[in-house]
Amino acid sequence: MVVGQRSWSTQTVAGSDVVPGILLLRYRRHSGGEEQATKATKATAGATSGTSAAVKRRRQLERGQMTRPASMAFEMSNKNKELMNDIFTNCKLKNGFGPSVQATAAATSPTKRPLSPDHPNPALPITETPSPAMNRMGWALRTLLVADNSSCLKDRKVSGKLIRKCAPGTELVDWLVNLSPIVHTRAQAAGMWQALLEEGVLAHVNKEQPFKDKCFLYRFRLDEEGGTAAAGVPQADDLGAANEHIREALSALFQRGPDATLRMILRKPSHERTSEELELVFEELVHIAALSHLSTSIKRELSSIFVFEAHAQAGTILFNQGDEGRSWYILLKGSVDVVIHGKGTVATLKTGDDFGKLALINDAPRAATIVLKENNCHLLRVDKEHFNRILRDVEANTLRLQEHGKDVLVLERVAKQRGQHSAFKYTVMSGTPAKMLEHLLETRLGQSVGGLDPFLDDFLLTHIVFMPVVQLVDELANYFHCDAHEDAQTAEDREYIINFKKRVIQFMQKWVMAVRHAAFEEPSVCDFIEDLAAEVEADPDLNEETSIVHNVLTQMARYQEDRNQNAGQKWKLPPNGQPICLFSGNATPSKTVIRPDDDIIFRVYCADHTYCTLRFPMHTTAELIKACAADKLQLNRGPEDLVLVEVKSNGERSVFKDNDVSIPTGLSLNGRLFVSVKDHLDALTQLQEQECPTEGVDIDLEILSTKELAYHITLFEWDLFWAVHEYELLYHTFGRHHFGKITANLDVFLRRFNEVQYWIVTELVSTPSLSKRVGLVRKFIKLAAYCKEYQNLNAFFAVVMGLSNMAVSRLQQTWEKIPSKFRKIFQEFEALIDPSRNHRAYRVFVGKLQPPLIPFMPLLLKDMTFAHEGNKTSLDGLVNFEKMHMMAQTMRTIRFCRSRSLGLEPPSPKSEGEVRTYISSFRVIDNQRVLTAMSQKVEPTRKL
Ligand SMILES: Nc1ncnc2c1ncn2[C@@H]1O[C@@H]2COP(=O)(O)O[C@H]2[C@H]1O
Repeated sequence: MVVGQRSWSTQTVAGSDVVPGILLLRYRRHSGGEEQATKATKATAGATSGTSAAVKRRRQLERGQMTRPASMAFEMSNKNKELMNDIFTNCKLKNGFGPSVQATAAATSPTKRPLSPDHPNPALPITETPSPAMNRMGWALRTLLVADNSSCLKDRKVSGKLIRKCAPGTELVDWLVNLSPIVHTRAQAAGMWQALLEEGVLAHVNKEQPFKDKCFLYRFRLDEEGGTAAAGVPQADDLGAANEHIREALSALFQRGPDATLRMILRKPSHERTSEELELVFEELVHIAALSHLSTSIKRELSSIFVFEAHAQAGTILFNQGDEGRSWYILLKGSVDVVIHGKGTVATLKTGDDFGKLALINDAPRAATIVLKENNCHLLRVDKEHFNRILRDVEANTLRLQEHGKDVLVLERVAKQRGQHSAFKYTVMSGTPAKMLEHLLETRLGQSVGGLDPFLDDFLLTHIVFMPVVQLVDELANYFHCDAHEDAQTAEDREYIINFKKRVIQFMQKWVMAVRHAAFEEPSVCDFIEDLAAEVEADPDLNEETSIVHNVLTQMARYQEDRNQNAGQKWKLPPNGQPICLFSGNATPSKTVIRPDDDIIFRVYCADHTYCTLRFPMHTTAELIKACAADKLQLNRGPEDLVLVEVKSNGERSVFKDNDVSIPTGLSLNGRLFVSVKDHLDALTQLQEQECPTEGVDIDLEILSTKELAYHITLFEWDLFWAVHEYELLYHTFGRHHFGKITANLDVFLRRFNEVQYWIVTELVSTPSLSKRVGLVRKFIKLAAYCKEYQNLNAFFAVVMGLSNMAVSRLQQTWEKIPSKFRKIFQEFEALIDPSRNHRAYRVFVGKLQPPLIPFMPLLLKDMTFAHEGNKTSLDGLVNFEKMHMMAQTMRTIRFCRSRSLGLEPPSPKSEGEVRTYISSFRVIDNQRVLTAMSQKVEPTRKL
């Protein structure tokens, strides 16, 4: 047997040792690999002979040399059995019985259509040899016919050639109707003769016609040239035995007639099927479960294009994994094994099951090899062109793939993007991590034209939720070394293996493309890439892949270089609420990413407001910080009695879990970190300084150009946004403890949003002069307009939300003095940030923008939380991939926003230096109570 054969012909595995033959390709990752690999190697010889046997069989089939019967389970409904009678009666009336010339012409013309799976010839048998029952029945009928003095079985001359013991169909029908009272109609008798014909007991003299109640000539196989039992008149004993057998077994033949006729119709080309025949097929399709979801009109269309296929031998391979998909199948009788490289048989499909539509709908290679498990399997087949025309877009919504009786992959029909030749395809809804990876490698790589396959992209962005990096790399390594246990490989095996290796390399390339440097953070990934590169170098068959691997290696080297250069960066969380900054004093982060092993310096207070200063890597857990702080502050309590807690400027407390990471960056603007005895949590009070403005540059805002402010705010925030990795959204959503990975860059970006928002409020409520406040409100509305123009929607939201803050919106005297033109603009801005209908106004607006842009990050986080909390991660033991898809969509938004670099036209510089310093650290009060009190102070509530 040849694994990975790319031809349409069916192959047979020699003997019953089917599975080892299929398991020729075995992957290291599966247990017992070595033992299996040995078996596989042993099976190779048998498999090869199986192929030649299959080829031989196919040639025989094509030459029409194969004969003989098998049993049939495509039981026809009673209603159809009656219908069948009518059809034959009608046919007879319409066609009449032609002159014997008709028989002569037909008998002498050459065979028109050879037998092949594409064109099964209804005049030929469907079994290699007749079943013993049909053989005996044939013998009995022939014995009686030969003994009959007025027998229709005669030697006849057709076109000068003598044909021994043949009879016209009409006379055979007459004889059978007269023979037994159970045969009432000519149609029944014709069906019985067809049942004998399809097992090769009877044949048309030229093997051109199925059995017809017409003048075509038929004869028994025993009388064909070379037949041995043809001679002589039957003895009395034989006659007795034949009569006895007929009495006992004729009703069995009678039962088979209608099904044989139906199969005969299904083996005819569409255009030869009469409307009565199509009606008959349609009536049968109604009983097939795999078609139950289809409409009547589609079933009618299918009646004319279904093709019947019969396969005599168990072990025949219908198609191979990796082959191009050409047909869809329904199993009418028998069973097939679904075999996957490296896994062996993963499922057995039975009568009524269907298979093979996955490759057709997704235009992907076959996901599994299909091997007949039994002799004499019967299938209905729909070829790709018809499938695409009739079924592709109306296929069942859900497709479930099982392995060992359990669902492993659930696919659902979804609309494709416009412009593609069909409107639908199957997409993954849920699956086991390993099966989803296999599905990706087998069917989604190696053929993609253009961009990233959406399923692959979703997988790459979210796999850390269900398949940790270490496990993914392990699986990839096993796939890449799938030939590790192979001794003997045929050219086709080798081709398959090489293609598979190429797909692993492509996967690696797309992985790096999708998640960039995050792919290199795990040392096992770097080791794997280095191994891969070495193997690709050494394998001439992978020559074309070297450039891809070099590219990945270059990116990895760049990442490592950058990491080494910036190793041991130190960050500082200033005690006075200023933004987190590099300890070097460089206030502008300028595209500096915060890394897990960077240090951060911060304070931890205790209940009496004494504090210690700590320096820890970003990824340090709350537990360790708690223990160290307790030690430094001499709390003398065990870790189980203590908690690490944030006290916000309004006194609110929020306790960290022991395994939370990114603690200092996760604090709110004016929040402080405390270590406290658990039972004394309620006694914690905020520091007085938390209610005061944070330290910032004191400058008269009026003198700064608004456009310049907006410009530098945008540049500053672009750098912060740039440093946020898509993964941080996942880490944030699942909680600081879930992955043990830091969210520091996202934390800093979110702090900035709050900083801008509270800066607006703080500035306004701390400006006592009404005219100055009016000037400031106008300036901030203009600032929002510039931020919007620069597509910095994060700052736009922050400014507008600041202006809408209760402490600002209540400044009636101020707002009254704002020109109506400004008020109108502000109303429009408020409408844009209106959260109703899930922020519809903003979503519509942002949907029309082109990158680069800075999105309103809190909304993206809300979407992530919504997807997370509204959907389980695991459904019936399978990964809920729909949830992963929802999350990946949001993560992709970030990628889209940054897909072009920021190239804003700088405004004419007026006070660039001052603006840059000013915007990097605002003076902020984030306590709403304090802000409202200040607002009251500058504009006391008017008494009515
Ligand atoms: N666990 C399975 N994995 C892959 N294919 C399967 C599985 N179970 C059934 N199949 C069927 O096997 C078919 C192989 O060809 P297709 O990929 O076209 O469609 C596949 C499915 O219809």
